[in-house]
Amino acid sequence: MKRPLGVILAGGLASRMGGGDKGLLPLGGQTLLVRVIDRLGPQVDDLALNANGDAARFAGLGLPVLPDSIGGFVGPLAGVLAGLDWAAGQGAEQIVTAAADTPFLPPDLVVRLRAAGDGMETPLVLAATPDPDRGTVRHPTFGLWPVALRDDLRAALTDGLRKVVIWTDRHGGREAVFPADGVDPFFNVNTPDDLARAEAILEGTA
Ligand SMILES: Nc1nc2c(ncn2[C@@H]2O[C@H](COP(=O)(O)OP(=O)(O)OP(=O)(O)O)[C@@H](O)[C@H]2O)c(=O)[nH]1
Repeated sequence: MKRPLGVILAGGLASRMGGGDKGLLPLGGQTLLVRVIDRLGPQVDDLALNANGDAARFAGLGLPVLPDSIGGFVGPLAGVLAGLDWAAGQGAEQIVTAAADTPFLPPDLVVRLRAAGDGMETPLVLAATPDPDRGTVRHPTFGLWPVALRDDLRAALTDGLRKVVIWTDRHGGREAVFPADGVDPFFNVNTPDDLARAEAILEGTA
């Protein structure tokens, strides 16, 4: 089977960062988005960016920019849907998503997500990490999503569903558990303090 397509989720409001595009913030001489592209790009057959507003601000990246088709900033599922619609137009069966604000995402993201979905008719898998209290914690912006479920997702969003895990549980979604040793590969930059912490991680001083 072909590798999935990749979709980077950057469609949010970045309100904790004061607005704008978190992905365009510099970290160690590169933007967050370029770091995510460099990690996810080699794992997929083609890559697109889910973002809203004027696409021209991302022109330098050379990626298709997919706006949400369901407006009102309803959350990352709207970005997943935009990615699935794009993938359907490419004749693809699956996408893998990653958030634009996660510069340390796993280099084996796609391999592990696909392994966890082995044997499922329409593989649907979220990344997770071990958690001392809850067993595991899921990371809803990192997933393997089947194009076959896009109309179901559209209907669910139209019905008002917003929470990722409610929808994935509804379809028997699985978890791919990633090791928690070392740097958290799902560390995401939400605030200026997070950005400073990411700098410290890069410099080895965290
Ligand atoms: N397409 C799309 N993506 C979203 C939306 N809201 C959040 N996201 C994405 O989902 C991921 C996690 O988002 P959050 O941390 O909840 O939101 P954020 O915009 O990054 O930041 P805050 O506004 O500070 O919560 C990020 O990759 C966001 O770009 C949305 O309405 N549409």
